Amino acid sequence: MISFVLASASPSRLRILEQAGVDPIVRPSRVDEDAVQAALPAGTPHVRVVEELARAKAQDVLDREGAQLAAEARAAGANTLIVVGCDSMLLVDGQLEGKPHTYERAMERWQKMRGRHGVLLTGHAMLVADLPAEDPVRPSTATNSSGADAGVSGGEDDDVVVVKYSGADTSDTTVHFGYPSDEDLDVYLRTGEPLECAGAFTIESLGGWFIDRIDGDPSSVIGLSLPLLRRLLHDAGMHAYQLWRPELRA
Ligand SMILES: Nc1nc2c(ncn2[C@H]2C[C@H](O)[C@@H](COP(=O)(O)OP(=O)(O)OP(=O)(O)O)O2)c(=O)[nH]1
Repeated sequence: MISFVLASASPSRLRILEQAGVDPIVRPSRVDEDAVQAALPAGTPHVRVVEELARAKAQDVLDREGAQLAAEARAAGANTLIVVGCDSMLLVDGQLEGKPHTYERAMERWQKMRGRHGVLLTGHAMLVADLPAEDPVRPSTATNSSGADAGVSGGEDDDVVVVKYSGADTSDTTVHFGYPSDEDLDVYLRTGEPLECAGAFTIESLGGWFIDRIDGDPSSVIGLSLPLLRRLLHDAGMHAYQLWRPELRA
């Protein structure tokens, strides 16, 4: 049985999973994204930037809450703990854009990008730990998909969580922006809907009026790519249905 943790405060990431049959344990990360990005070497490829941010989020939750999550998972009868972190940014004109936060910044971005296209990058990181029924044995030299030591999280020996698999990947979706009128744009941005969204847009709800088309999977634009997560699960020897609610797997 799997205990699945979404290391995110994003309501849209949670909604994607819930609509796809998964009720994750939600544990927002406390990562300083600007600090993580600033610490990356100059010239780090854009896909690596969002992947490192996603990895930092998943690792932060596992480091801070792994022992508690493992204890709760064991109590629920789970023998595997999965923690997933994500990070989305829009690549446009060679620049990675996060959330605009303000009407003014969102308007400035839309004035530049309407009628054009950008690439929405969503980095994903998945950490998997085995939960032995008894107290965990001493840390093993678990390895990840690249063969490196996958690392160990936790404090005292008796609450060590051994990561047996660490995988990451990034989805890229080309978003073709429509040309909303100044009036439409003003009213849309004043609703506040896109201000906390990477790239200052949403592809569903009100934003759906202003996105002409996308080349890629819609879930990755909204914040978490289900097909990419399926591939990471498969790489770790698991299947998507194993995350689904019990009544869906009856
Ligand atoms: N509903 C919706 N949300 C979108 C769309 N595009 C991007 N977003 C949201 C998903 C994320 O919540 C946000 C991207 O920002 P981040 O990747 O930094 O995640 P956020 O800080 O929201 O949460 P997290 O870091 O995971 O706790 O933008 C969209 O088309 N629709």
